[in-house]
Amino acid sequence: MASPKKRLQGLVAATITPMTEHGEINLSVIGQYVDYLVEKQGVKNIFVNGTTGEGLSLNVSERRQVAEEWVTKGRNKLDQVVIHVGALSLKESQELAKHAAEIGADGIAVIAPFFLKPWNKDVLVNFLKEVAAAAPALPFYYYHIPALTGVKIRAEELLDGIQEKIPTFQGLKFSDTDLLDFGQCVDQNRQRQFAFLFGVDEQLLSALVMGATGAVGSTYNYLGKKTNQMLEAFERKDFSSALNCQFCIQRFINFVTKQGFGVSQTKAIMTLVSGIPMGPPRLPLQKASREFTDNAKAKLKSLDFLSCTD
Ligand SMILES: CC(=O)N[C@H](C=O)[C@@H](O)[C@H](O)[C@H](O)CO
Ligand SMILES: CC(=O)C(=O)O
Repeated sequence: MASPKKRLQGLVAATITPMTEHGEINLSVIGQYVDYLVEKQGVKNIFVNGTTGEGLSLNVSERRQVAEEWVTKGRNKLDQVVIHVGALSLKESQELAKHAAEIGADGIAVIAPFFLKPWNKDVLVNFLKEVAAAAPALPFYYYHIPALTGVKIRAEELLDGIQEKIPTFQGLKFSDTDLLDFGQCVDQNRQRQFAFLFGVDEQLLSALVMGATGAVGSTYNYLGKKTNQMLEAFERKDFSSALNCQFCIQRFINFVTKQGFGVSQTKAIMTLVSGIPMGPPRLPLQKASREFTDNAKAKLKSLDFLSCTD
């Protein structure tokens, strides 16, 4: 069984893929981006080419280049770099898994194929197993995001017996609000050293209570510092401070959600907060409006979320 240096824990930023104004990937700012995450946000793990990274909107060559740049620039700075290698084509997914191993990534993650879909657990596990086998030395994470994939097989069911099928299985990124499912994933796998990574940033505190060992999310790019304060408060059992942090984060996410919040808006916010140009998203996404960016900026200011860079 592959074993990571140590269990993936704490915050994991789902990285944005920086792009030029013409919509090409922009590798040139990734070095700065690593330093920003580590130094300004206290975030030392990343999840590359996922939802936030528009991984499914990039071609295989772009995905390889982006992954390689993050691994190279993160060396000796980041704790772990997990590459999302999910794709509709099993072949592409295997190629990306093998590539992730070759460049020295710390793990791979895969979403369920979402056009021609697996309709039951066994088929999904077979697909994941074929991808995992292309990188037999890398920890493997299943990325559960039913609202986007349309594959609603419960994570608890998927985890039952998974290590017998996928020896490198190391954990789960759970991007859903079903805390019964999440809690049962933790409860039924207490004997195993799995990472239970929660992916709904505005509800992380509830998931910590349920046994989350870490979190992967888009907002840790720019709210990492605040979220780390929450994790620390939770650790020392100061639940009222932890709740204050969560409410503060919720006020921001609630505010932007009402105006339409997704990857495009994340790119705009991160550009604003970090000063690193993230560029526009790629079609079918559209650039966030000027009005959104102005509103988000005012809100970040009023919540004092800009203080770490100002
Ligand atoms: C659908 C989506 O992109 N979810 C992200 C990660 O899974 C989250 O980090 C959200 O962006 C965040 O929770 C804000 O809603
Ligand atoms: C949020 C997340 O995990 C992703 O962008 O894939």
